[in-house]
Amino acid sequence: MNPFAKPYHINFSRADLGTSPPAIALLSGEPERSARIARDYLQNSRQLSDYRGLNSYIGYLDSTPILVATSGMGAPSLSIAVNELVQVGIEKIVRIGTCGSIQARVRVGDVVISTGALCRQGAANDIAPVEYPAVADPFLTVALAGAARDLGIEYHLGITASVDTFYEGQERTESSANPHLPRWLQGITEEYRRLNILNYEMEAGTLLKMAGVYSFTAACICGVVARRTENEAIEVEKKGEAIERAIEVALHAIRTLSAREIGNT
Ligand SMILES: O=P(O)(O)O[C@H]1O[C@H](CO)[C@@H](O)[C@H]1O
Ligand SMILES: O=c1cc[nH]c(=O)[nH]1
Repeated sequence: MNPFAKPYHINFSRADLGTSPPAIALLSGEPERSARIARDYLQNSRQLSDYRGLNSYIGYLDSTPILVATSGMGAPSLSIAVNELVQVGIEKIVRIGTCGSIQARVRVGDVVISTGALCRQGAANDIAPVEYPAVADPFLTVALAGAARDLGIEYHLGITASVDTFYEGQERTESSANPHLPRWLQGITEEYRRLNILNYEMEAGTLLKMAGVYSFTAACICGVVARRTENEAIEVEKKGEAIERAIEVALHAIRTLSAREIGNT
């Protein structure tokens, strides 16, 4: 690919990443989270672009170049951002997200590290058959779990349910404008709970399927901001801490990987 070509949505080129370009990207749904990671956790960071809220930054974790990018909410938007990140040379993606717990033992403020995802996402079906597994990279995932352990942060390793909607798809009716849930979604949270699924979010499944198809590596860590075994609410006052933990775990994990493992050799 022409190193000066700027994929339309991320709006920066491989050449914009300099002479030692990052191989790893931290990907958040929320643009403010991306800005914060770049500003508060990386050194010498600078903004690369800010088109349609898909803001991106480059910075350094010690001497490792890191890209920070935004997926937006949901799989269609994520699929665009991820496709274009791969076009500019990204080889590893760690999603740093938020989620709702569907197991009583997974509490608000904890982090969930996805080993794989139940992928109930339309966008993913354009990329691979529905049966195609959505699995996280084992090495990145073990690095995340080890980092959480090192930092003494409560973490849970297991399967995530990635769905297309925050309200109907996650069985929210009381906080939704739509009180009518299709019959096939009624009781879905309890069914997933019994299947030992840990959490709900909206991007990991498609990211992990894309990783398999495109041959990059990916993992996902989410801070828990809702406890769906109790109610539908986002615990906004605890969100900052949950996200901070997820970011700290992700950065510590990257520190434990060698330059060869990250791809910067
Ligand atoms: O906090 P982010 O990364 O956006 O992740 C979660 O939050 C959004 C819903 O509030 C969805 O994108 C969901 O996956
Ligand atoms: O409950 C939640 C919280 C964050 N993100 C989701 O998709 N669901």
